[in-house]
Amino acid sequence: MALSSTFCPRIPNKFRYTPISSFPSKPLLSLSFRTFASLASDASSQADKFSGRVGFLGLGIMGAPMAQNLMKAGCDVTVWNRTKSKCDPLINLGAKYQSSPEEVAANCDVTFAMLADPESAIDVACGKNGAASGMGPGKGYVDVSTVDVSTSKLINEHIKATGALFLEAPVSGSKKPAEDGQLIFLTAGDKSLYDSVAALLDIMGKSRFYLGEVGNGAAMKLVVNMIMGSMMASFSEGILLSKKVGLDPNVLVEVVSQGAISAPMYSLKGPSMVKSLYPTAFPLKHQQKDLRLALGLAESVSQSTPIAAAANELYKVAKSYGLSDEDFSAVIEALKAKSQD
Ligand SMILES: NC(=O)C1=CN([C@@H]2O[C@H](COP(=O)(O)OP(=O)(O)OC[C@H]3O[C@@H](n4cnc5c(N)ncnc54)[C@H](OP(=O)(O)O)[C@@H]3O)[C@@H](O)[C@H]2O)C=CC1
Ligand SMILES: O=CCCC(=O)O
Repeated sequence: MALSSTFCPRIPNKFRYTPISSFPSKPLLSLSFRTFASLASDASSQADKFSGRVGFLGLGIMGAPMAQNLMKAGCDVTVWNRTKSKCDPLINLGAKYQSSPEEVAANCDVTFAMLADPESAIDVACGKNGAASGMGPGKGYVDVSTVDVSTSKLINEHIKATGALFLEAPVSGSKKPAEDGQLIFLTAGDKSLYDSVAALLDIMGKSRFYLGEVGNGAAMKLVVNMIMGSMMASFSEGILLSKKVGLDPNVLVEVVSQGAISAPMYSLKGPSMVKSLYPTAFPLKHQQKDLRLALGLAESVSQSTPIAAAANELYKVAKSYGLSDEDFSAVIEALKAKSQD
């Protein structure tokens, strides 16, 4: 089946899971999607949906809710995850399962991948029994993992060599936006695949950017997360400094939230950081990975990034304290430990 060939009807109630068997394939329809923002948190508001078979590889913090939102919207979803038990909740909701990325890709029209890092993204796409082995003309591969430019280009080459199409589409937005279908997609690659999967992106996200050639999506994502990592490190310093000089850090968080440097991240994470609580939405190890990759990107064009480099060191210290799987806001612990030296 050609990628852009089919769409399924709107489902009447977003809270009711609709068995995939009730959404048979339909003949070719022309694409007529909204061009940018979507109301994807309300699956029932979607006018058009892709009804080809959708594969999803990688069901971690982000992948699981993204795949679930596709299912809620009535898509025919096949899942795979390295640790099989993470597939079970989706299988219980009606997802199909295949035992390798290759088999998922072979059985689906478009396959999404949401993997930890460059190594896992390459392995799952290009390794033994990887997705590329199951790809071919008429299929598409959409990698939504956060990776560096060269990784994305490598995966693109492997996928394109099979005759399939490739789109990189890393996301801005964390666990809650993933659950709410409010992600921001930073896409680049085959425009025809972008057009074909636009309805799927709109189920999982609130907006999407098409940035041209492969690598631009990865680069945009790394720049955004480089800024975010530095912001969080700086915020951590502020919280600790305010405390040390006798201020109430909760008041600092409130003051920041009302001024020009206000950011949702500060209001969201600040109160728990003050309590030394770091419920994981974005694992610290992934933030450090993104800073590392962003520094590599900067070096590749001789751009000076001293703030990001300093922030990266702090996340490395936090990792060495065993905080890799905590939320990235736990970076504040590295500063606490430092100040106690
Ligand atoms: N969490 C967030 O807020 C956001 C994360 N991201 C990015 O999205 C990606 C996923 O993040 P997130 O869901 O939080 O991460 P998780 O750590 O929760 O999930 C990582 C996924 O990658 C899989 N994986 C790891 N190593 C391998 C491997 N060697 N082979 C096969 N699969 C592997 C894991 O499988 P298993 O279950 O077996 O370990 C799991 O499915 C990362 O690139 C991250 O930077 C982007 C935006 C926001
Ligand atoms: O890569 C993670 C991004 C987290 C976010 O955008 O809130």
